Amino acid sequence: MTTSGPDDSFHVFDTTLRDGAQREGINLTVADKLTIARHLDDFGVGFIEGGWPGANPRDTEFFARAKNEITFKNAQLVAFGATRRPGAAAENDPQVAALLDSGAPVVTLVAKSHDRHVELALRTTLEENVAMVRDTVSHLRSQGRRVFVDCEHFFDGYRANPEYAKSVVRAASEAGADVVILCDTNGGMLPAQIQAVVATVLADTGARLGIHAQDDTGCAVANTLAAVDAGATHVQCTANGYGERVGNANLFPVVAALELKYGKQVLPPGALAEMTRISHAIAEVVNLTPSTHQPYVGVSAFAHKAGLHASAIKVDPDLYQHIDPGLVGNHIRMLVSDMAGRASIELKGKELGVDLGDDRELVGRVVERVKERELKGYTYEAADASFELLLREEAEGRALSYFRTESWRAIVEDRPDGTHANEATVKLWAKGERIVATAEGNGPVNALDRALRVGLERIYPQLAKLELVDYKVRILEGKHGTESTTRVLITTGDGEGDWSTVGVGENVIAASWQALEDAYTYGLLKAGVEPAE
Ligand SMILES: CC(=O)SCCNC(=O)CCNC(=O)[C@H](O)C(C)(C)COP(=O)(O)OP(=O)(O)OC[C@H]1O[C@@H](n2cnc3c(N)ncnc32)[C@H](O)[C@@H]1OP(=O)(O)O
Ligand SMILES: CC(=O)C(=O)O
Repeated sequence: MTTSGPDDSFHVFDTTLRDGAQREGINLTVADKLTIARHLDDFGVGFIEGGWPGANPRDTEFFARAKNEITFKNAQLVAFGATRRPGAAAENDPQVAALLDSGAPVVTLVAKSHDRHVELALRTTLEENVAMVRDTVSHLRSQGRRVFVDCEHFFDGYRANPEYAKSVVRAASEAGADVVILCDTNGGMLPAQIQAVVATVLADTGARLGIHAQDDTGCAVANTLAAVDAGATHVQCTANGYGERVGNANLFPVVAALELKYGKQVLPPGALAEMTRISHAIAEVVNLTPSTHQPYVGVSAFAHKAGLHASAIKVDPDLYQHIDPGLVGNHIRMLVSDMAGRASIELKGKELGVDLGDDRELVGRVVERVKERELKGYTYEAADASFELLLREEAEGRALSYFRTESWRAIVEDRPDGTHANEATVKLWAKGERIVATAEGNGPVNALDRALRVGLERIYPQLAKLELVDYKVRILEGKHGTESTTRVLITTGDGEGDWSTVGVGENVIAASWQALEDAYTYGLLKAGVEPAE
């Protein structure tokens, strides 16, 4: 393993704000772009490609504002644009002028390197395309800019006409481009192909090479690392793999691999431990739910479900983890389900702070109860709070009880004008008092939730902070001729955290009531209230 500092010998180049923004469903404002640029700079990437100045007013404004509003600690800002138009001088090309006007110290030029693209898309000669690359790089260099050249469709072009593809790389490098990036623009390549081509082009041209891999075969990260194996020293990636079509090489697994598997220091010290936070923060800004199964940073990246895994993890977490999750700012989670064994329950108990001692019989009882209830449709991996209540009930020998339900009723009234009125009545016992409360709601479950709250809030004022955050219903298929059942998952929050509870019943209202009872019980437990019953 080698160790080198985050210096110019290896570039982590981020193109979230340019190629990432080309993903369907992402529509960034200038303010969003500035926020993402700050996150990427905090993370410590060396280059942030901000967009294509001159192509649209938003990108032009981004460069104007970034210059004044961000003091970059680690990154240099990069403007992206095309080579000059065929038959025109680079110094007279308005889009080349816009690159200079952006004030960015670095420019990435996209250039054609596939003969077919030159003839069909650019509609010019192969010689003129090479001249376009050479002239534009020389002009930008003469204006004091550092230049990188993205050779679009390089790998397809190399397959069709390797000598021409290499002549474009040579032209760019000889004209003063610091790095020539070989792009798998259509994303169709596989790692072995990338590795072979990068090694040959490096040997034949002597140019400094980079890699830009689209993810159309699901190999963009592997292709990026294969290029590094072959000698590329500049990787272009996007946060969370956002990008045109299915996306680009994901920045996070690429830098994690470089730092943790290759032993290359490509980020400032300590930055890798911020990776999970930065990944999620950028997902928030682009308004996409973070992928739970993303390598390294997903909430499931270190979540263990199988009983056998848990039993080994109890001895040493490394037995079922490729790295310590703390290295990337993530953490281990134990999941409880019908695949759990004793070890899963013991580890989950520890995670929840419930002392199970060395009571094998108690742990065995919990395993049995979880399996039996999961068979009926409960799911505890998605309902930590319901599981904790079950665990405490077994550990303490009685259910935690703040209130007791005598009965509940929900009524939906269909009115002649087509509207519906929803009303619920709950009859409860709490601290020796019988409570009858009625409330209306925008649906029967909402009415029940309100009635429960109206009834209990006087006795437990802590409930005022609680809020229903999410509600999910799933109809579970009946097995062997039995009726289907309904499962409800409710997420509740108190402003400081969220918890999930589950209910299963013959109908959606009965299942919801169970999940609500657990939600309020857990809320009171979390608020430190002593059980009353
Ligand atoms: C692989 C990639 O992802 S590269 C990044 C692609 N990103 C984008 O396209 C987003 C921003 N793009 C835009 O806003 C617009 O496409 C613009 C402003 C760049 C150009 O818009 P327009 O001039 O209206 O033309 P259009 O979008 O149809 O692009 C085609 C033109 O670009 C030229 N072109 C295509 N590739 C290149 C290249 N590498 N170098 C120079 N010119 C090129 C074509 O020859 C064509 O020129 P023509 O109009 O003279 O026939
Ligand atoms: C430059 C670029 O985005 C590509 O070739 O895919």
